[in-house]
Amino acid sequence: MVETHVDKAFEEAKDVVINVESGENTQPRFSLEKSTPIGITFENLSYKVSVVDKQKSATGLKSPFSKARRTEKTILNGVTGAFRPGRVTAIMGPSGGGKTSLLNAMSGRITSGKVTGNIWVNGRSADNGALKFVCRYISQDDVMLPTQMVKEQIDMSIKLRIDNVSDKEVEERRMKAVETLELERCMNTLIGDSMNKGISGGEAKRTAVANEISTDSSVLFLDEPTSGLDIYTSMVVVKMLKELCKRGQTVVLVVHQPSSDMFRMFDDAVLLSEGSIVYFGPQAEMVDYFAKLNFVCPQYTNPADYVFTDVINIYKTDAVDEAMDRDENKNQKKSNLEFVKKSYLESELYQRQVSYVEHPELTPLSAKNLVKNVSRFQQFKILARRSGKNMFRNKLMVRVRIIQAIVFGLIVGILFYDSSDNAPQVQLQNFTGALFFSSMTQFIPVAVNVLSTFTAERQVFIREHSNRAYFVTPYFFAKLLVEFPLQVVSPVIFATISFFMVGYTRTVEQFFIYLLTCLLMSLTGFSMGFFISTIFADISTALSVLPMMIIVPVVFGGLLVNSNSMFPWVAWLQWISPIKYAFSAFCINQFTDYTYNGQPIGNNQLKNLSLGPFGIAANLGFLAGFYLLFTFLGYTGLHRLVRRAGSGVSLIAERKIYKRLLGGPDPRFAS
Ligand SMILES: Nc1ncnc2c1ncn2[C@@H]1O[C@H](COP(=O)(O)OP(=O)(O)OP(=O)(O)O)[C@@H](O)[C@H]1O
Repeated sequence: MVETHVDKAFEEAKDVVINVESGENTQPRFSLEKSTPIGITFENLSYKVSVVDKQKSATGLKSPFSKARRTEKTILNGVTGAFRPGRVTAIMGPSGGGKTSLLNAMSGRITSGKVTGNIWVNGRSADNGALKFVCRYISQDDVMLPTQMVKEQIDMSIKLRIDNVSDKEVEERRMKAVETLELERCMNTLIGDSMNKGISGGEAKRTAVANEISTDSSVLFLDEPTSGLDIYTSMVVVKMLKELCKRGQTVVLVVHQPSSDMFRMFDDAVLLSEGSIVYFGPQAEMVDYFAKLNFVCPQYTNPADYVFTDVINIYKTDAVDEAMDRDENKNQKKSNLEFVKKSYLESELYQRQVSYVEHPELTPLSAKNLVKNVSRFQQFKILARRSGKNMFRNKLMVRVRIIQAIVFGLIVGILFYDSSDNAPQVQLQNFTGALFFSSMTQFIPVAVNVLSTFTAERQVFIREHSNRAYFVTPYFFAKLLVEFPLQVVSPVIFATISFFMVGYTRTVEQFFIYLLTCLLMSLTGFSMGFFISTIFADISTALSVLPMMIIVPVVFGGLLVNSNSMFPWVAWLQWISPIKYAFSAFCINQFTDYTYNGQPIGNNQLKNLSLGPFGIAANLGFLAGFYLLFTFLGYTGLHRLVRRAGSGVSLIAERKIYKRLLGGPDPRFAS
């Protein structure tokens, strides 16, 4: 039955020629290579989360120390059905009904709670998120890198998916997607964000769709692709989805309040309310189905509106007593819902869904049907290029870093100007102060900078990674590589200005040791900031934790408290302070054998500071160790981020999923 539908649709599609610019029908918008029909079936799918119990104590007050009682909330209540190939299925229902949760639970994007039930792709088990290896997902809030142009965003998406794709093919694919979604006018516009306005919200939504349709995929999940779009553009998007279906693709979208024209374009409709299905079947049968349940949709009324306002929700406009009316509506709504839920489970429509589940599409899957990636090296190259562009376009951030280096260099230079020209005690005080201040300026501002920039980019990384656009390792190394020059340039500027203005002992060797210490300190600050930004969910939490992570290194940095006077049980903290190692290296570099009028005042100062047993090389070695440690922690932090977002899959698990999907059908359907 499915095959017949797909075949018919494919034949029709071959004749579809669409007006591109000239108004003449010249070219189909998408290649009409027929895709393998992919049917997704699910049985008894439930999703439950644990939430804080809202019930208060008898007094209505709650002690801040009492442990919150938790209760289980059912978000999806054992739903069963089939998303069939060559059809557009629209999931509709009231807000909070579980539409997004259904897509997320199916595609393994659930980050908390428990999903139970079975999911199959062409009869092959696709539980535990395996479906994301087959389907593309366009989420409600698709965030993109604001410094990219629409054109670059789509091109990148194509290059990350298709191996050895030629420039010509990239252009052809991009143009098809751009024309279909009518994005021509903003192709060269930056995506932008709230600070730098770029494309409009609707254009951003269409760009997100263009990203995913510019490469072939067998299954497309879209969460509210038409929200925020005007009626015309919404129709353009749905028409494009219909067109994709004609190649045999499976399209599932969540949609709010479709117009009657749009509603008629869907093949199947799923109506979800309070986590239960109240209708799942052909769109064309919905009005008759509800009419049989005595919910007769008046003529000239949009069926979707009718179901929303008169079946699932009850609105009376002729209210006399508002409060009474509200209670009455609530009770009526509850009893309606119970009635339609029960009726659906007893209906022939439900039996049809059960039958699709029992007799699924069984066409074998091939590697072509799985979401593909180019090699990791290729991903690294593409991402490094993008990060480079992003950095140069983010001029403010580059300028801030350079200006910061100049300003801090000048502050140190002016405050401690030509300190060697003073009395010995003043010299020692000034040099020590300048060196400690330098250790901090090369650490704290860098950590704060990276924290604020990466926290903004993090959402983009999570989205792209969960769409399986690339892996963590190429992203991480691309970022590291592109950021490195700036991490080198700013300490060089700072060191050059401050070293000569303060008037430290000016041998070439001492200058380079000073420079190297600044450099390692800046790199450590960068890697620590990056690590912290991978731990916390939002910038405000990260920024409130940062001072704590900074105060300890500052206090134990070697100047404020003499390590010999500390309790032994706190003294160890000095060895986890990167500032201490930088300050020690700086001081040893400056004070060893430093004399004034033949007096070895430098060595005495070193003795008084009690900086510990390590020489310059060892201190720099520890700093390099911190850099490597925080870099490694940042890398694992990225892995943790994607695991928490539900998109991280180990290589072993990935292989198992491939094997399962490309193997034979589940024994349950084998006969
Ligand atoms: N992790 C979670 N913890 C607690 N509640 C959750 C969680 N995920 C979803 N919910 C709740 O489940 C219900 C369904 O959410 P979902 O986002 O699926 O609804 P929806 O139908 O897509 O709504 P909308 O149309 O407003 O986007 C909501 O009441 C939501 O608050």
